[in-house]
Amino acid sequence: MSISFFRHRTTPSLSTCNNLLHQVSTRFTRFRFISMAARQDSNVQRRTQLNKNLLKARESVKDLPSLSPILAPDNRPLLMQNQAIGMVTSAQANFMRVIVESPGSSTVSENPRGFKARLESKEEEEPKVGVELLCVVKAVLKKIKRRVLVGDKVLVGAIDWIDRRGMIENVFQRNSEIMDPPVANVDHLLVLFSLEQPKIEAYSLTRFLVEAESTGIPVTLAFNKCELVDEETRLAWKEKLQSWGYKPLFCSVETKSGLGSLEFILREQTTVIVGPSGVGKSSLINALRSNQHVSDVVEGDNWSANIEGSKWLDDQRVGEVSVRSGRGKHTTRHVSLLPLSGGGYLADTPGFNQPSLMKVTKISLPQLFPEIRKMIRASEPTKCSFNDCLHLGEPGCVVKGDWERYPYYLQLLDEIKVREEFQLRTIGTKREGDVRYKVGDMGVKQAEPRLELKKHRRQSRKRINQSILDELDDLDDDENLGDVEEVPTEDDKRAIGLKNQ
Ligand SMILES: Nc1nc2c(ncn2[C@@H]2O[C@H](COP(=O)(O)OP(=O)(O)OP(=O)(O)O)[C@@H](O)[C@H]2O)c(=O)[nH]1
Ligand SMILES: [Zn+2]
Repeated sequence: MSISFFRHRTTPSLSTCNNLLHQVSTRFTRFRFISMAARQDSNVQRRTQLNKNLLKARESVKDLPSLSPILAPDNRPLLMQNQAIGMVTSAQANFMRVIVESPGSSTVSENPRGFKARLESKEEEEPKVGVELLCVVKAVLKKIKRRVLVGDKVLVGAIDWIDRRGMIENVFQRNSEIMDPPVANVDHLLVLFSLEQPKIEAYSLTRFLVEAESTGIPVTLAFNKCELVDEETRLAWKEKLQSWGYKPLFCSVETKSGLGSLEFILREQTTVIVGPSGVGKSSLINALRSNQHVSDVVEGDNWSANIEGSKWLDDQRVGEVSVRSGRGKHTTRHVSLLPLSGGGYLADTPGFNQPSLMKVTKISLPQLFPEIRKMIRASEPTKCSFNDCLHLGEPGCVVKGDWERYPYYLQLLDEIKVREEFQLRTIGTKREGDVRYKVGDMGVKQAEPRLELKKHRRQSRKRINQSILDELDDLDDDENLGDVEEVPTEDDKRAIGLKNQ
C-alpha cells in the first residue's frame, strides 16, 4: 500500500497515516516510504498536504500505549514455548537480565507445524525456572516511554532457550517503585548502619530513616559490625532506637552473629539495602547469599543454586574503609537484585552519606517520624488544631517538644522549607519537564530550571516537518534494531555479567 504512494505519488489521507502509525509495533517500515515520498515528491502542494497529515498523525502517537497495554499484576497470559514471565534482576545499557519464573508451555506452540518439535522436547528436559536470560527491550516499549526497571515482572518473548536470549515485550503493573536506586516492586527496605567504622551519627541515621519512610515501604533497621563495640554501647543504642520507634537488629558479618534472624526477615521479599558507605552492605549480601553462616531459622531449598549462567555466585565487591575518613570508598556501582540462599532478593545500593530527601515535603515530614505518629495516635480523637500543622509549638498542637529527635525534625523542616521556597521562587509554575535536578555536594539534589536553547526563535515550518520525518525514520530504525539487529555481542554479555555458556 505505502509502496504505491511512493510509486504513484498519491497523497495518503489522514486516516491512512493514523492507521499506519497504529501499526507501529509491527509494520513501521511502511512509514519510511511515506516519509520518503514526502521528501521526494516534486509537487509542492502534495508534499505540503502529506506533511500536514503526518503532523496530525503524530498527535495520535499519544495513543501508542494502547498498542501494548500494561499487564495487571495477577494477569496470567497464555504463554507460548518461546515466551516466559520473569523478573528483571539487573540492567545495563540496553541489556537486562531476567530470571524466568514461569516459562511458556510447549503445548501452546507458536509453531503449529511443529518442525522444531524434536528440539523442543529435548529442551523440556531441562528446567527453565530460574534460568537467566539476557534480554533487550522491545523498541515499541521504549517509544511509548514504558520504562523497564530492575525488579519489574516482565513478559519475555522470542526466547532462544539455548543461547538464553529474549526480548522484553511487556511489563506488569508495579506494586511500588523507588527512585534512588530505581527499583520496582520493592517489598522492604533494610537500613544498615555500623556502630563503629564508620561511627554511627544520630542525625545521619535520622536522614536515612526519613528517606526510607518517605517511600511508604516497610523499613527494618540493622546495625552491623556490632563486635566492634561493647555490650553497654549496644544496649544504649537499642534503647535509644526504641524511643525513636524502631526495633533494631544487631549483626556482625565478621562473627556471623545475627545473620540468621536477618535472613529470616528477608525471606520471600525483595529488599533494597541502604546505608552509608562502608557499613558493610556488600559484605552482608555476600554473607547472606552463601551458606557460610549457620542458619538455625531457615530451612528449605537453596533455589538460587539452580540459577545457571549467572554471575550471582560471584561476590559483590567489598571495599576497604578509607583510613582517613573511616568511611567506605564507594565500591558498589550498578543496582542488581541478588537472590538470597534463604529465598528473596536483595539489592545493594551505592553507599552515599546524605540522602537527598527530595520527595519529602514540609507537609509529609511529620508523618515520617514514628514519634510524631505515636503522639498524634495517642491524642485521638483530639488532633492538632490545623490539619496541616507543622508541630512548631502552635497553640492546640498535640506534638510537644520533649522528645530526642525534635531538634532533628526542626532542622529537616527548615531544610525542606528552604528548598521548597527556592523551587517556588525560581521555578514557579513550571512543569516538571522544565526542571532539572543537579546533584551537588554530599549528594544533595538541587532543582533548577531547564534552559531551552533559542527559546524565542520561532522554528520554521520546514524544520518542524523535517524533524517529524527524521523522528519517524528513527522510530523505524529503532524498531528494526529492537527486533532484528540488537543481538548482544560478547562485550555486552561481559558488561552485564553473563558468562559465556
Ligand atoms: N569489623 C567488621 N568489619 C566489617 C564487617 N562487615 C564488613 N566489614 C568491613 O567493612 C568494609 C566495608 O564493607 P563493604 O561491604 O564494602 O561496605 P558497603 O556498605 O558495601 O560500602 P559501599 O559499597 O561503599 O557502600 C570492608 O572492609 C569489610 O570487610 C563486620 O561485621 N565487622
Ligand atoms: Zn501540631
